[in-house]
Amino acid sequence: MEPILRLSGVSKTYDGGHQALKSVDLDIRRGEIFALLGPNGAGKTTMISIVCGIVTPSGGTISVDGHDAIRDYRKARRMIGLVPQELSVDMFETVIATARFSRRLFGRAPDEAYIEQLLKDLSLWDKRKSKIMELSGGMKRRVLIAKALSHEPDILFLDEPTAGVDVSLRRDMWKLIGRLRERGVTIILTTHYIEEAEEMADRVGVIAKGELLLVEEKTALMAKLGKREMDILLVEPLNAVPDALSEWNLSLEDEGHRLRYAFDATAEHTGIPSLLRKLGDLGIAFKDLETSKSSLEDIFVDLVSHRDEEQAA
Ligand SMILES: Nc1ncnc2c1ncn2[C@@H]1O[C@H](COP(=O)(O)OP(=O)(O)OP(=O)(O)O)[C@@H](O)[C@H]1O
Repeated sequence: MEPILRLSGVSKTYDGGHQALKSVDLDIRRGEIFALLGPNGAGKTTMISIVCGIVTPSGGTISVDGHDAIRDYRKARRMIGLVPQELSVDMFETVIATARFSRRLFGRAPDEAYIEQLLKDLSLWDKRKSKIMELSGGMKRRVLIAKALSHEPDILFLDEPTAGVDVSLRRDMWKLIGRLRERGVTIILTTHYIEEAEEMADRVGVIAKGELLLVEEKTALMAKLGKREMDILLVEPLNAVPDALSEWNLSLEDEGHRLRYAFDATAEHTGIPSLLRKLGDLGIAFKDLETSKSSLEDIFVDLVSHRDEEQAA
């Protein structure tokens, strides 16, 4: 199936010379939930803003269901709903007027039944006549979602949907996103939280310093995340892994000084205690143990330390 959204070689250098995106290629599948994960300043918002026509790319092309996002801006934009990080509503307007107005902006005929259902789905119906400035922060977030969905988009972008919201709103958001997906809406969300990606996404992309480092099925990613290695530093080197240890996934490293055990950290039984007991039974002495993280975790650690550096600067 044709991807609903295709980015080819998309780059962005802001005035002043900062390169926020470096030739990003990405296909988004119809109907999927895609989580874009990355630290502050990675380029997530820039990428979304380019697709939504808010920021002009320095290079590359974006195709929204076959419509070029620049040449065919109106058609492309009409297919997209955007829930931005920052509040972007008229504070003096009422909830229902905001939703109606936004629908008209995209050239859709009025549909009161749709707007009513939308506000009910977002638990905003009782507040429909309230001015936005009178609402709590969580309610304002819901209004942003109502606004983004008012013109029945096929693709919904959520930029950090749950940053700074309480647990119950976060759960509600996740449920709502699940329902939208059941209706066939393609969802792309950005997040700092790996748990959020884990909970919701079909696929995950990791972005750092303007580069898309990887794109993977969530299940494959989680399997990788669960993989760990433990090195057992032996007192005396071994020539080969003893047959008596064949039930563990072991290899010898460092000229026989290290026995490396690869295991699944998410499994109920890692096999570590029994392995260590068995080594004792066989009289194989060890002086230390070292565990190492999988490569994806390394990427995350890298990302986070980069963010820390930025924050420290
Ligand atoms: N209008 C702009 N002019 C100049 N530089 C900008 C502009 N907007 C963003 N940047 C820079 O581009 C980089 C990417 O920013 P962007 O907002 O896309 O990151 P992000 O991944 O969305 O981060 P966050 O999680 O903090 O929202 C940052 O270094 C930022 O300072």
